[in-house]
Amino acid sequence: MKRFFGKVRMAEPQVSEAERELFGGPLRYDMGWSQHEHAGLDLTMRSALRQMPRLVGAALRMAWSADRRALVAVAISELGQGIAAAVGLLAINSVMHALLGGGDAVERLHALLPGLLAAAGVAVVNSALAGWSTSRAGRLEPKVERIATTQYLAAATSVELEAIDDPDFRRLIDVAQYGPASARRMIGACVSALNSGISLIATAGVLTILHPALLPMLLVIAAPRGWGAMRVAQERYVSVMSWIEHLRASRLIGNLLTERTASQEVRIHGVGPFLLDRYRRMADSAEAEQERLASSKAVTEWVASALSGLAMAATYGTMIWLIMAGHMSLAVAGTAVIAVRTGSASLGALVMNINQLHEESLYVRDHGQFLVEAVQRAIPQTGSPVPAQVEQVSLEHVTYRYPDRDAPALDDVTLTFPMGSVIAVVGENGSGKSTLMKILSGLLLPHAGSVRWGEFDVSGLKRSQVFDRVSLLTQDFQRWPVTAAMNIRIGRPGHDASMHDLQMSVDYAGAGSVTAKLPNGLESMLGRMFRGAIELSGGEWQKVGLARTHWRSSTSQEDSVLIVDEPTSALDPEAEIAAFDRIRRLAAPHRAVVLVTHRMSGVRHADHIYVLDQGRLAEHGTHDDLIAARGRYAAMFDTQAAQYAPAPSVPKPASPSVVDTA
Ligand SMILES: Nc1ncnc2c1ncn2[C@@H]1O[C@H](COP(=O)(O)OP(=O)(O)OP(=O)(O)O)[C@@H](O)[C@H]1O
Repeated sequence: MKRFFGKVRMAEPQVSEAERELFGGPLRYDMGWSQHEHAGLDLTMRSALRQMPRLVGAALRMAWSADRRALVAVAISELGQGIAAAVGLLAINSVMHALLGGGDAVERLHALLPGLLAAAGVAVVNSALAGWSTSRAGRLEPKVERIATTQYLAAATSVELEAIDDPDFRRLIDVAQYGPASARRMIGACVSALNSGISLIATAGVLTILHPALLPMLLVIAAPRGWGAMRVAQERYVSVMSWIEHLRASRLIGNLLTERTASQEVRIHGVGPFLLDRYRRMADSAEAEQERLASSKAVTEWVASALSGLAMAATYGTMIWLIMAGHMSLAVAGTAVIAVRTGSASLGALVMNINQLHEESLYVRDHGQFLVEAVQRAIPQTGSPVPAQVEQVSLEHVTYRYPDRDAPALDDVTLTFPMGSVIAVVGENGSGKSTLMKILSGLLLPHAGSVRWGEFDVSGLKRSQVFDRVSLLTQDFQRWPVTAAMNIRIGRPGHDASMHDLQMSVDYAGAGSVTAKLPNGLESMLGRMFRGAIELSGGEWQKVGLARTHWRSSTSQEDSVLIVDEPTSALDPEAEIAAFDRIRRLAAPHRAVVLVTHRMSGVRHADHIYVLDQGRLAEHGTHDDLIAARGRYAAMFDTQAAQYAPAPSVPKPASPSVVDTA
């Protein structure tokens, strides 16, 4: 009994040997949407019904703002179908009365004709209304999805970078991406629920008119089917919840086997057959769970049908008794049989629709929550304008800590970037250079201290104008899957660009040799995403990136900051020297160039050098000052210089350092 009516419990997560070997245990993705399978467990008839008005209200509001005419059309057609169902049943009732009433066969046939014609007419009207509803809902659903997607994308691009770095908000972004499709499906489920609900009410009304005992009978027949549908849904959710991580783990392996970045090791290290074997083993256990679920579903549905059958037998038994006792006519009983069948089908469908509405609403709810939080974390649209001339941009006692970190990435840092100068920022891995650049560019706001454009604190300035004054070239700059020309123009996409303008940026960046090799020159598609697109090497891409930066810088005449973070990591030595030279030449009276790099050769000509160490400013000065000080900078410089100095020879190890024990 407990098997069928007890609480659906989550199976103990079983970790396959393959998973243990690869991931050290069950894999837990840091993806917010796994919460939804957990939330799905909340799926009980009572909680679903309790939330129904709110859910339906939210879906209808979205549909109303998407296309109110289509929504009204759907509502009218669904209402019309309900009325048609009721009229149809009454017509059948009159046919039954005519058929089972007095008189000879011809008289009876005459008497049943109006009822038959009415039933046929109602069927025609009903199908026309159904078609109308389908076409209007088909128009409404994509609009709802589009509106929800646009809201999602607009909100995601409007938030502070800090929100993107915050794991909790990141999870919410992940979760909310499923909202628009769910909103679309919710509209469909709402329409179906409305349809089943209205036709149920119509049937119930007719049954009550026919005989007061018939309505409770309908409920008794339909209840087991409703229970069965809900139980199967709960079991499915519980299974999904306990297996979702395992399924993702096997999908992850599948992806790794086909990913381009892994393709070389997959072949050379023999990773392919190894992972394929683990994939098979993990898939085996997932399939066993699917099989268990299918068997359980079959048993639950069988029990539900058996109970429903028993209820049906009891209902028919009661009807026979009512007829024998003279409390019900044969005609009413005939109509009741048909109405009970239609009504129980509507009730079953209603339960399923409520079920689906509840499931989809979990995702829609997260979408709504994301939109609310995104507004709270949005980059402010207000603020004072940034003055055209500022002389310098400075950081004063800046401290910044990432949301999920205890130690600050920057700790009480003070630096100055005067216009017309080249400033270098150096430091070991993780010393805070990139964080500093995000603070300088206005992408992150300091938790303590301030960033000043001239006299003005950035927190009081209009941020979009601050961004407008910053050009950023990082080592992982975006490689857009668009044409080479657009890859450059996208540095300032709102600005019109002729091919001549772009060619100047290409020439500046030394990218002429790159575009010359492309089949359609600047019009060639780059990246590997689309057919006919050309993939560039890392160094070639960096030249395109430099051309983009030049284009952006050349389109602004106000005081600005150009930040280049490891721009030459993929360039050969000759190209690197040329690139540094070009970057230095970008310093103009109205521009400060900030160079972040490990390559000490590139920074020696900078006007001023700042050295970061574990988020703090360790030392600063010119190259000569810092070399003379014999501090951290001098040590880093000497280490790199020694790599290029002629060395006697590298001693060979006496014995292999890794012993093959196989
Ligand atoms: N998005 C982030 N979320 C949490 N911590 C971060 C994030 N980005 C950087 N950190 C941490 O902040 C510290 C400084 O990182 P940052 O990237 O600024 O250093 P870096 O000097 O640019 O390093 P590298 O030379 O390796 O690029 C590091 O401890 C790093 O782990």
